Parts: sequence; structure tokens; C-alpha cells
Amino acid sequence: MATERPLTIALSKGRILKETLPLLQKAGIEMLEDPEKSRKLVFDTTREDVRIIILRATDVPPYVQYGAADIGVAGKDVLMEHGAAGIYEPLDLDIARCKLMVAGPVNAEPVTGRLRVATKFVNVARRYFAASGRQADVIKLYGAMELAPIVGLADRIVDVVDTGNTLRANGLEPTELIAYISSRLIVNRASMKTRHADIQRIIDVMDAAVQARKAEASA
Ligand SMILES: Nc1ncnc2c1ncn2[C@@H]1O[C@H](COP(=O)(O)OP(=O)(O)OP(=O)(O)O)[C@@H](O)[C@H]1O
Ligand SMILES: O=P(O)(O)OC[C@H]1O[C@H](OP(=O)(O)OP(=O)(O)O)[C@H](O)[C@@H]1O
Repeated sequence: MATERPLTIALSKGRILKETLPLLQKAGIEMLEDPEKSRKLVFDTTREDVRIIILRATDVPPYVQYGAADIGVAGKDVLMEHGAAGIYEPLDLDIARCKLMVAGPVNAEPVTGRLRVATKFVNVARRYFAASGRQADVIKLYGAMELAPIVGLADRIVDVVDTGNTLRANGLEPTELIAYISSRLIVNRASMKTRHADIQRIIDVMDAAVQARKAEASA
């Protein structure tokens, strides 16, 4: 029998990695090396049949969609922007919680005519403004969205907000809530069938860990 490729889990460095590792640990999956201290991108784990790959947060959905990774963890913001084709989303991990919001300069005058919106979430922004019948020119940026209204590139931004500190520090305020965001476990649709037992076990163990943490938090 041909040896199967190790089950491949795609994560991004930073908050998602930090908050996902304790959940994976419950399924017996621990990284053999600290990825925050390494330049490697593929990591062995304590389970011989499982490896972890480290990607940019926005690259996790395409890796899972095309089956280069069987499982991944991605923010709902990133999933809303990418679309759900080929991706199954079985579990809300309730980590990296924030809000996707429209923001603008504090006490800004209402904009008459077309609104200029800067964001890295161009699909979400276009859909959101179109749904409310507002005309918007959406400008794609890759980071530091808060700068755009300060220097006159845009009237509004669409970005994730947690404490609001980044907005406040730049003279901005949130004006509209687009969606509550948390990170989701995502699975390639074909892998969900071909490696069902393996993947379902991981989902079940992580689900139990998430529920236990929620129960603890509300006790
Ligand atoms: N300040 C925040 N507080 C809580 N969750 C956040 C915050 N910022 C982003 N997130 C959530 O965490 C996910 C990962 O964010 P992270 O900052 O690790 O990557 P990124 O900045 O989106 O990507 P990259 O570093 O590749 O530009 C986001 O998709 C979002 O869902
Ligand atoms: O409302 P706040 O709590 O300020 O969080 C919002 C900020 O967090 C994210 O940035 P990023 O992940 O680059 O920065 P962080 O690690 O400092 O949150 C996001 O792009 C916002 O700029």
C-alpha cells in the first residue's frame, strides 16, 4: 500500500498559531520546533502522520481549497474575503476575536457622492456597500489602512477592530459593524471524505477543548 502523505495543517504565525497550538495539543499534535524562532515553513509534529505548514494568514484558504493542506485555521474576515469554494468550515474555534468595521475620521462629515474606501478586504467592502445601495470606489491596500484617511487617500477604511486603540491612535472611529469575527477550522472538501476518520477525530477533540474553555470562561 502506498504511504499516505502526512495530514497537513496550515497555520499562520502570531495570534492564530499561539491560540491554536493548545487546541491541537489535545489531539496529541505538538510542534517539534518553535516556528516563531525558525525560518522553516514545514514542521514535523509529535504525530508522525501530521505536519504543520506556516503561511501568511491570507494564504491559508487557497492552500486548503486546492488540497495542498488538508486542514487550516483562518479568520472569518479572511474567509469572507476569499470565498468558500472547496472549503468546509466545521468549527468556530472562538479565538482571535475581533470585529470587521467601517471606520473614518472622528466626527467626519457625511460624504456626498461616491465614497472612497481603502481596505485589504476589497470583496467584502464592495459587497457591503453595494448591499446598502451606496456607491463606493474601493482601493486595495495590503496593510496600515488607518493611514489612508489621514493623508486623503480615502474617506473610510474597512478593517478589523479589537480594542479600537489603533483607530484612536490615528484620529479615527468605527462607524459601522460589518461582522463579528473569530477564527475557524477549515477543511478541504475532498480530504474530509478521503481522510474522514482522522480529520473527524481532530475536529471532535478540538471542539471539546473549545467548549470546555467557553464553559470555564462563563463559570
Ligand atoms: N487586533 C486583533 N485582535 C484580535 N484578532 C485579530 C486582530 N487582528 C486580526 N485579528 C484576527 O486574526 C487573524 C490573523 O491576524 P494576524 O494579525 O495574525 O494576520 P494578518 O495581519 O491578518 O496577516 P499578515 O500578518 O499576513 O498581514 C485575522 O484574520 C483576524 O481574524
Ligand atoms: O483595535 P485594535 O486592538 O487596535 O486592533 C486592530 C488592529 O489589529 C490588527 O493589526 P495587527 O495584527 O497588525 O496588529 P496587532 O498585532 O497589534 O493587533 C488590525 O489590522 C488593526 O490594525
